[in-house]
Amino acid sequence: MSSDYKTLKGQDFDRGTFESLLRRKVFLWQSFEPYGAVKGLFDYGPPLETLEAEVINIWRDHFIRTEKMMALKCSMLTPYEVLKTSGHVDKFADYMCKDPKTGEILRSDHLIKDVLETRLKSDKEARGEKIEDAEEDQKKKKKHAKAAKAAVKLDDSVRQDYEHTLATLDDCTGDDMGALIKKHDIRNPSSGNEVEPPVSVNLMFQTQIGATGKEPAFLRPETAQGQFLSFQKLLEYSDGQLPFASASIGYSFRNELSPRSGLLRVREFLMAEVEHFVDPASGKQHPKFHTVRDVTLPLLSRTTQNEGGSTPQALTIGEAVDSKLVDNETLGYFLVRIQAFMAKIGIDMRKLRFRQHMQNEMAHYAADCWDCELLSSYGWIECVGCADRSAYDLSVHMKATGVPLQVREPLKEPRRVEEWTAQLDKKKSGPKFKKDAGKVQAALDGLSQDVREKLSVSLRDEGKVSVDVAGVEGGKVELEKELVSFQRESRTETMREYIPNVIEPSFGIGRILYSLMEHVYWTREDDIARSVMSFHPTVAPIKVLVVPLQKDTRFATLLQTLSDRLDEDQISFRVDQSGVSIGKRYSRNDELGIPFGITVDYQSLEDNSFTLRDRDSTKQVRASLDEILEAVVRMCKGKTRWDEVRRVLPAFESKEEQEG
Ligand SMILES: Nc1ncnc2c1ncn2[C@@H]1O[C@H](COP(=O)(O)OP(=O)(O)OP(=O)(O)O)[C@@H](O)[C@H]1O
Repeated sequence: MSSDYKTLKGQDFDRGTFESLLRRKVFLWQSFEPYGAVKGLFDYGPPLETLEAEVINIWRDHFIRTEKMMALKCSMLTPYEVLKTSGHVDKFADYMCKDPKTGEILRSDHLIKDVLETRLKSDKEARGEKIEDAEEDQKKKKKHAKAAKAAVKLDDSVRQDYEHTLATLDDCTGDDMGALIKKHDIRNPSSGNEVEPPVSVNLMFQTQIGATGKEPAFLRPETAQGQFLSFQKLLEYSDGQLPFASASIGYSFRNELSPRSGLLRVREFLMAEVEHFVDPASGKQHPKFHTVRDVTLPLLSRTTQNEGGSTPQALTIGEAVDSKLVDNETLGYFLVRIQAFMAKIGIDMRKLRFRQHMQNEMAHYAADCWDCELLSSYGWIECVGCADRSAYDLSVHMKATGVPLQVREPLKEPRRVEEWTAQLDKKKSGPKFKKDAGKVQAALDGLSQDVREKLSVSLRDEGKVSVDVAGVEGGKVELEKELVSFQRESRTETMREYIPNVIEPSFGIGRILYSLMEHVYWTREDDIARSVMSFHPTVAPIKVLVVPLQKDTRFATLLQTLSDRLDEDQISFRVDQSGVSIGKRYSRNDELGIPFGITVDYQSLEDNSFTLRDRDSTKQVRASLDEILEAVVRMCKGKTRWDEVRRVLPAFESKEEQEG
């Protein structure tokens, strides 16, 4: 879709021109180009590398420093057992369909989406409605020449069915998608062939640690597992006090089935993830929730999506949590902080929404999950996932390793508890179960209080009970009265033990950077159209363009002074001394998004004053070096804005030939 996607200034967005700017100004390119390039891998050139560093700096400040989080750096190479326990080995997969004739692999949900969207577009065309991204559409048609057909009008009921399918696609299982492919006769668009039913394919890159092959491993698909396994150290570091949060910025790897849409779906990407550990008995309240209660967010609920809607509702987070639309305060607090971060780095707030996960889309253990989605020319894209993962991860790792990933805290007052115990008679069970006796006792230990109570009644009435035991023949054992006893015992407890719940905001930095670049892009329509990247001064890769009015050796000393002062203030700058007109020099650097320009002219030689130009308005002020530098430093730190600087410093009317 580029459809109704508009630039910052409301112009039609032309992805071709935008992408050519990114290439020309070496923002990014596909990795290993001389060897033919690899899909889903990208190298960042100087502007994008620095933009990423600036965005990360703001992220660190906004989350790690302000929220007093504990930053971690964990290994990327991860042993097989860790990811087996977390569920990634069995479940971290996408569905794919194979074209049996060409061997092409297609991601099932993408295939359904592409085909139905194309049909809806064709229907629009047949009904004589305007197709906004006609150019893009033509390109697609050319590429898929075999399957391309003349515009086809759809029945109203079919159109509604397609629209509903698209709105609820995220909720589909593999079988559901198989049924949809059959029902709508969905075929490979590039060959017109029928495809095989969806099969699940794991997305992790497998490798091994050491040369023996005895230690299989994966490149991590998220940073989270390392943070969970550090829990005990973090608890110690925070003096046993909850809630606390860890944070990690690092690379993750996913062997995506069909990497596409540039930086939006890649195979190696930078993530910034927070794991906020909270006592579930606290109702997951957040100590700072009152400070954000009245902040409004655009929330697209599960109910709206189920009804086929896609318009978010503007609600305060207080209203959303009170009505239980957002499950708890901590989750709500993070949604607000995510929105504030996006505003800080210059995301267009009209192109941001929070979408609640559909029931099937959420992991079975998750209590609630919201994605922060950003609108780009590719449609709404998940850029941050914010999930309540409950106690799942700590529980499974604790069970697998026996390491207590839990909190033990003294009770204010000791309490009497009554509990059912379930105990094998060691003397009699040993000879009967031999090496399996331990497994039987472990199975009894794992029974809940309710089940123990029920079994005690069955044992009394029937003289025997049947218990599921993993790892023994038949998966069950029968226990007679003389082998097992269930007793109600009372004891005094002085400590409380619990496994914390985890709220996890997980940021994909590449997706955010790409969306940001689209959001700040627009075209200045003078005599010819010139592209501008309106990066906020806080994130702009280069902050200042220094331009001498002309090539003249008399400017050399002032240029040196200016450069030294900018270096001293740690302001990145670029000097453009090329022979072209000053206006041309400004406009070609507007494409790099340099927010400010300082001009050295003949008056500077006389009174040491300089002009300061604002990229977006092209307005200028004139003032002393000290005043100009102070204004630049403050604007780059986000402490003041151009409008305020312009109010304070004297305006300077640039001569037309300077800008022309
Ligand atoms: N292949 C990818 N390329 C770039 N960023 C990604 C990719 N996969 C995930 N991310 C980023 O990591 C964040 C957290 O990952 P998460 O596991 O929640 O994504 P996901 O639900 O698997 O994404 P999707 O459904 O789009 O594949 C996402 O919000 C996104 O910003």
